[in-house]
Amino acid sequence: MKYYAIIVGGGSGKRMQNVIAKQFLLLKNKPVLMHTISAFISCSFKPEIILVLHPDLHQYWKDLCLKYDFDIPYLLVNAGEQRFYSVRNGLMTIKGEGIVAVHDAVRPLVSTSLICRAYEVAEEKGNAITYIKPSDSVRKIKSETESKIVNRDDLVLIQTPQAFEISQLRKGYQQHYKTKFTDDASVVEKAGFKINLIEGERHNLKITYPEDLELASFLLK
Ligand SMILES: Nc1ccn([C@@H]2O[C@H](COP(=O)(O)OP(=O)(O)OP(=O)(O)O)[C@@H](O)[C@H]2O)c(=O)n1
Ligand SMILES: C[C@](O)(CO)[C@H](O)COP(=O)(O)O
Repeated sequence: MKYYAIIVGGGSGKRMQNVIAKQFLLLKNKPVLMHTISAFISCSFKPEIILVLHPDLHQYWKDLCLKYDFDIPYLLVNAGEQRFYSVRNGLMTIKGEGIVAVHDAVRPLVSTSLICRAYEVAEEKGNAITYIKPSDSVRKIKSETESKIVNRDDLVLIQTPQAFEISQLRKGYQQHYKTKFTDDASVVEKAGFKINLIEGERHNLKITYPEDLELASFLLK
């Protein structure tokens, strides 16, 4: 069986409000993206890394690799306008069958054991989508002045990695883009596949806002 990891780092990080995209910012003296790739490389499944970055930043990344002595092999692919197109571009480089995990470049604290578990479960059940339970109360906004409590026991928060049999992910990404496709599970589900949830990790945070980077540096062992 062949294993792949599509690491999507083609976003511009608007919510982070930094001139440098968040995947390249330093976390404990090393770019965020290097922590993320290293977690996959440590996994015993030895996935081939497909790294998706904006074409204007390919050289910038290669220079960072030289500067930080980062010599892990990867295939570099052009990002698209939305995350959907970035994943699709990565997927199009895979020719055969196997298991592929899709992961956000900006989730550098993912553990190697969670990555391995996602590959294992996807191989057994077709896909494995990581989640955590919400710890805050949740309300649905009805109008500008009205909101209603929602039973949080009915909800989960979805993370990456999300691992799939490659044939499932291919079927999903043959569809046209829809704005509600905010992750890969939503794409694969729309193509008719049952989604199989596995427990993720609270520390597997997605660096989105400036405070998240500070928090990540506290959490990084
Ligand atoms: N066109 C895009 C948009 C996003 N991503 C990647 O998808 C992951 C999750 O996206 P998000 O956290 O929203 O990143 P940004 O789009 O960079 O952030 P923002 O929405 O604040 O601009 C990130 O690793 C991001 O680089 C991507 O590969 N291609
Ligand atoms: C894929 C994802 O990280 C799962 O939680 C999330 O949907 C990405 O959302 P974003 O708005 O692109 O950050």
